[in-house]
Amino acid sequence: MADTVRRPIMAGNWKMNLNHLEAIQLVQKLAFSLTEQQLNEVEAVVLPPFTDLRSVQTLVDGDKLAIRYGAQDISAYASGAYTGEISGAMLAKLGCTYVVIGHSERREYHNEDDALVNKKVKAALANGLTPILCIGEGLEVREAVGHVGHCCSQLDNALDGLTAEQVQKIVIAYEPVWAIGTGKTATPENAQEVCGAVRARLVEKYGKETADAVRIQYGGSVKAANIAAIMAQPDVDGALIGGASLDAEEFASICRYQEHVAR
Ligand SMILES: O=C(CO)COP(=O)(O)O
Repeated sequence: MADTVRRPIMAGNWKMNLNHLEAIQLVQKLAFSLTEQQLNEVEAVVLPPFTDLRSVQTLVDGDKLAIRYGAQDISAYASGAYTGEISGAMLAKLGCTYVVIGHSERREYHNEDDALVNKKVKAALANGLTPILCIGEGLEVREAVGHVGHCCSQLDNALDGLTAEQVQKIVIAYEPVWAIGTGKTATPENAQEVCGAVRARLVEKYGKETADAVRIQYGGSVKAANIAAIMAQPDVDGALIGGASLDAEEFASICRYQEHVAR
């Protein structure tokens, strides 16, 4: 275990689910289910669709909730004629702390490549937002045992041109594509193998101090029943949760992972 104490981060990626009224309900339930102390120990983050962000901001600010929130994507551009895009400045103005960048669904369905992901990471940092940078291999790469190389290459490309100081602020999410929404969770050892390799790569490129500060999440079919074993891995500092984050009780239970027995 590193010398640095990294605060665990559980982030719920709602994907294209829940309208702004449902968003309010879920965040209220979440706030009700987690004590102040639990929210001190673990950073709980919700990542709703863009259209929910204003409602979430109003609720979090109004009730002074210790829940952070962010967006699922960001434009690589600052402003201008980019129909349908949402800028980093707009997200910052809505009080977002985080933004997911390079999710495999965006890479697959919106043809986002590493170069675009790199631009988006820079756009986020320029606006004071923390990127949750997603990397992960598909089934073919995994079966050919190319997963570590694939993920490290995605990481190198996404962080191209950044300083160690900037890298320190980023959260990295390892999400093997074959484990997303499939019910096939990677084993804790699978998760540790890649998260450990990512940290080793960060040590190599930016030094130990930076690498020790970076939080690395695992994502892919995470639920209350498997979170404890995943969190028991030395290089896993949290989870990026899809389906299970749509249920406030389940997500709260994931945030309370310390109360579960690893199995
Ligand atoms: O893609 C994910 C989170 O970003 C994982 O989704 P599931 O938890 O539904 O597998």
